[in-house]
Amino acid sequence: MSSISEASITDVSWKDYYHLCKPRVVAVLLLTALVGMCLADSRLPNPLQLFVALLGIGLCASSAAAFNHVLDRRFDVMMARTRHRPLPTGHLRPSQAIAFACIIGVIGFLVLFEWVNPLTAYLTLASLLGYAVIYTAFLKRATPQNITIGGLAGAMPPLLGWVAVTGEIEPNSLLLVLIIFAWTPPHFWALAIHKRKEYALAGVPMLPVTHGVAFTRLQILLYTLLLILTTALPFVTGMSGIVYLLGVAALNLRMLMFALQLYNEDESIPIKMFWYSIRYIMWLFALLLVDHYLSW
Ligand code: HEM
Ligand SMILES: CC(C)=CCC/C(C)=C/CC/C(C)=C/COP(=O)(O)OP(=O)(O)O
Repeated sequence: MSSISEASITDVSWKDYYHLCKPRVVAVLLLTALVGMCLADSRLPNPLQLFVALLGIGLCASSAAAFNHVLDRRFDVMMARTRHRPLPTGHLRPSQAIAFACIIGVIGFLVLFEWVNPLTAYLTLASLLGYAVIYTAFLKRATPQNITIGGLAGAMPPLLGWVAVTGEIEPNSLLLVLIIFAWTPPHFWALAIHKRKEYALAGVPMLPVTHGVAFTRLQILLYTLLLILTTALPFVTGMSGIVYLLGVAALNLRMLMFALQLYNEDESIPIKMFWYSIRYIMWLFALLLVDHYLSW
C-alpha cells in the first residue's frame, strides 16, 4: 500500500489544509488583485468591497492550489521539493483534500457572485479551472509549453480585481495580465533548470528536460526582453507615471543581468534568479500602486 493511502484522520491538523492552499503564492496573487482593484478607479476602493473581493478570489485560488495537490500527488512524492506536502506524506487523504477544495471553491464563487458581480465570479472560476484542470491535469504532463499557456490562470488576478470594481474588462487591466504572463516563463524556467533532474526523474516534461538547459536559457533571455517591453506599456498608455517607469527600469536592469548571467552558463544563477523573480513581481505591483496614489 502506498504512503498516500495510509493517512490517519487523527494526524490531520489545520496546517495541512493551510499548506494545500499554497499560501505564499496566493498572498502574491492577492497583492496583484489588490493593485488591479486600486488602479481600476481614481477613488480609493471601498474597504468592505475590497475585503469581499479578495476573500472570494483568495478562496478560489486556494481551491485551485488544493486541486493541484490532489492531481499532482504521484509526481509530488517523487520530488524532494514536494514530497513533504500533506498528500505525499499521507497527512491528508485525497478525499479530504478534494472535499476541502470543493467547499472553499464553492464558497469563493458564491461570495463573488452574490457580493461582487457575476463577471468577476465567472472569470475567477475560469482561472480556477485553468490552473486546476487545463494546466495541472493536461498541459503539465503533455507539453514543455505547459507554463506559457497555463500561466494565464496565474496572470488573471489583476483583471479579477479590476472587474470586481468596474464590472467590465477594460484595456488597461489587460496590460497587468500581460505583465504577469510574460514574467511567468523566466520565473518558472529558472527554477526548472535548477530542479531539472527531479523533473526528469518524475517524468514531467518541463522545458529543460525536453529541450535542454541551453535552449531554456535562451528562452528565458527572450522572455525577459519581452517582459521589459511589456512592463513599459503602463507608462506608454498613461496609466502609470514616472515613478513607476524609473522603479521598473531598475527592476528590469537586475532581471536582465540575471538573464544574461544565466545565458552565459553560470550554474549558481538559476535559483537566485527564481527568488529574484518573486521579489521583482511584488515590487513591480507595489510600484504601480505607489505611482497611482502619488499622481492622485
Ligand atoms: C504557470 C504559472 C506558474 C508556475 C508553473 C509557477 C511555479 C512555481 C513553483 C514550482 C514554485 C516553487 C514552489 C515550492 O517550492 O513550493 C513557485 C513559487 C512561487 N511562485 Fe510561482 N509559478 C507560476 C505562477 C506564479 C504566479 C502568477 C505568481 C504570483 C503572481 C507566483 C508566485 C510565486 C511565489 C510567491 C512563490 C514562492 C512560494 C514560497 O515561497 O513558498 N507564481 N512557483
Ligand atoms: C482563481 C485563480 C486566480 C487561480 C490561480 C491559482 C494559482 C494558485 C496559480 C499559481 C500558479 C502556480 C503556483 C503554479 C505552479 O504549479 P506547479 O504544479 O507547477 O508547481 P508545484 O510543483 O510547486 O506544485
